[in-house]
Amino acid sequence: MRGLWTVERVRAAEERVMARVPDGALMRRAAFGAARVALGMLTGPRRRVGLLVGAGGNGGDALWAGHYLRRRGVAVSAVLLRPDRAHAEGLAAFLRAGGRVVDRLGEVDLVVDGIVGLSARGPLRPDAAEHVAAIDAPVLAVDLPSGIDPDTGAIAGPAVRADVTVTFGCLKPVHALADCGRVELVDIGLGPELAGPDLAELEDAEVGAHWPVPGRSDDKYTQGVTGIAAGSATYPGAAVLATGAALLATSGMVRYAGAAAEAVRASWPESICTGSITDAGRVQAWVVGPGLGTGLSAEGVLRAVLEAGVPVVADADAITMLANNPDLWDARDPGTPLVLTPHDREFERLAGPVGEDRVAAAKRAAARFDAVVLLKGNTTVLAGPDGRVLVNRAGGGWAATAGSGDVLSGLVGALLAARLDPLLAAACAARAHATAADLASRGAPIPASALLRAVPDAIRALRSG
Ligand SMILES: NC(=O)C1=CN([C@@H]2O[C@H](COP(=O)(O)OP(=O)(O)OC[C@H]3O[C@@H](n4cnc5c(N)ncnc54)[C@H](O)[C@@H]3O)[C@@H](O)[C@H]2O)[C@@H](O)CC1
Ligand SMILES: Nc1ncnc2c1ncn2[C@@H]1O[C@H](COP(=O)(O)OP(=O)(O)O)[C@@H](O)[C@H]1O
Ligand SMILES: [K+]
Repeated sequence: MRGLWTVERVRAAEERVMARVPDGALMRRAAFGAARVALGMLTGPRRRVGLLVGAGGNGGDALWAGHYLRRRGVAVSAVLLRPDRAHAEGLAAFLRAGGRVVDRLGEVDLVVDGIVGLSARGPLRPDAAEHVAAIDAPVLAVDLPSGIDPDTGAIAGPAVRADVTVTFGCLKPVHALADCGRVELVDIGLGPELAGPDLAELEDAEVGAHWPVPGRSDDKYTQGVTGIAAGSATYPGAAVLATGAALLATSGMVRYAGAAAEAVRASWPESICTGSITDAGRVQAWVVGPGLGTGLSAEGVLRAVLEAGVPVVADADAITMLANNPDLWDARDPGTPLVLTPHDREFERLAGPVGEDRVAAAKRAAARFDAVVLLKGNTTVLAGPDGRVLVNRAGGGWAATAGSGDVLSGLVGALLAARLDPLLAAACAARAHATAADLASRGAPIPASALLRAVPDAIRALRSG
C-alpha cells in the first residue's frame, strides 16, 4: 500500500525531525532531490531553468534547487513573487551560486514551480497566475502544483499544470486526488515519524494477490455465488453488463434475477437466470440497482435484497430509491456489509453535495450509512464505516462511458461473494475496472462492453504485477 499523509500530519513529523537535525538541513535535502529531478528533465542541448518563487518554504526549496543546478552549470533565473518575503538563506545561496533574479520567466527549457506548497490556500493569486499563464516549457512542481489544495486536491481557479511533481518525505493526498503529472518522492527522513497514513492506494501486486482464484479443491459453490438484481425491460443491457462482469471476475456461479432474464441468458448461457428474486436461490452477495428502475416492484426487489442477510452492492437506481425513500433503510439486515457506489449526482441525492473535499464527503456518508462508500471519478475515493480510506486513480478517462458503472458493480459483487473485506473488495474492483479500461482502449474511445471484455486481461495483468 502507498500511504498518503495530510498536511497536519506531515508538519508534525517534520517538526520532530527538524528538532534533531541542523537548521535548514531538511530543506537542503529536499532541494537537492528536486535539483536531481530537474536535471533528469533537462534532456535537450539547452539547459535554462526558470524558477517561480513564492513567499515561503516552497520558494526556499526552489531557490536552493536553483543553487544546486547552478553548481551543475545550468543557467538559472528566478522570478520572486514576493521579493520582500523570499526565503532569505535560499535566496543568498542562489545568488552566491550565480543565479539571476528577473522580472519575467523569458525563454527557458524548464520551469520550477516554487510558488506555494503545504501552506497553499485557494487558487493562485492573480500575479502568480499571470506568470503561470505565460509558461511555455515543461513544469516541475515543488511538493505540489501551486493552486491545488494539498489535502483535498480541489482546484478552485488558476493552478499550475505540472509534468512532474517532486515531493518530500511522503506522499500527500493531492498526489492521488489531483493530476500532479509523474510524482517523484525524495526521502528526507520523515519515515520513522509517520504513523499510519490518512489515505492509501493499493499497489497492483496487492490487488493481484487479493484477487480470488479457484484452488484445486474448489467447486462452483465454495467460491461464493453472486446474485444480480438489475436490469428491466427498458434497460436489459445493465443486467447483461453486471452479470458479465461478475462472471468474468471470479469463477463459481452467478445467478441473475429480474426482467432481463432472456437477454442475460442469451449473452451469458452459463448464468442461472430467473424472472423473479423470490425464485433466485441462495447467493453469497447481491448486486442491486443498475437499470432496475425506481418503481414499486424495484422497491420490492431492493427490500428483498437488503433483508437477505448477505453483503450487498447498491448502485444506480438502488441508490436513488434509498435517497427518495429512507424507509427502505429499515429493510437492511444490520451487520451485513453494504457497498454504495454513487457517482456525484447519486451521492448528492443520498447525502448532499459532494463539495470540494471528496474524501471528507465519502467518509461522512460511510459513517452515516454504516457502509463502504465508493465515490466514482477519475480518482475513486473509497471510505469504510471504520474510517479507513483508500483511493484508486484511473490512468485515462476511458471508463467515462455509459454502462461502465454496471460493470463495476458486477465486479464488486463478485468479490464480496468471494468474502473479501468489503472495502478491499470495492478497491480491488475499482482497480481492475480502471485497468480494463486502459487495456481495452489503447488510446481510442471504447464502449462499456469492450471494457467488460478486457476484465480477464486486467486480472491477469494485476496478478502478474
Ligand atoms: N519546513 C521545512 O523544513 C521544510 C519545508 N519544505 C518546503 O516548505 C513548504 C512549506 O512552506 P511554508 O509553510 O513556508 O509555506 P508555502 O511555501 O507553502 O507558502 C508560502 C506562502 O504562500 C502564500 N500563499 C498561500 N496560498 C497561496 C496561493 N494560492 N497563491 C499564491 N500564494 C499563496 C502564503 O502567503 C503562504 O504563506 C513545503 O511545501 C516544502 O516545499 C521542504 O523544504 C521540506 C522541509
Ligand atoms: N473521468 C473518468 N476517468 C476515469 N474513470 C471514470 C471517469 N468518469 C467515470 N469513471 C468511472 O466509470 C464508471 C462510471 O460509472 P457510472 O457513472 O455509474 O456509469 P453508468 O451508470 O453509465 O454505468 C465508474 O467506475 C467511474 O469511476
Ligand atoms: K509548488
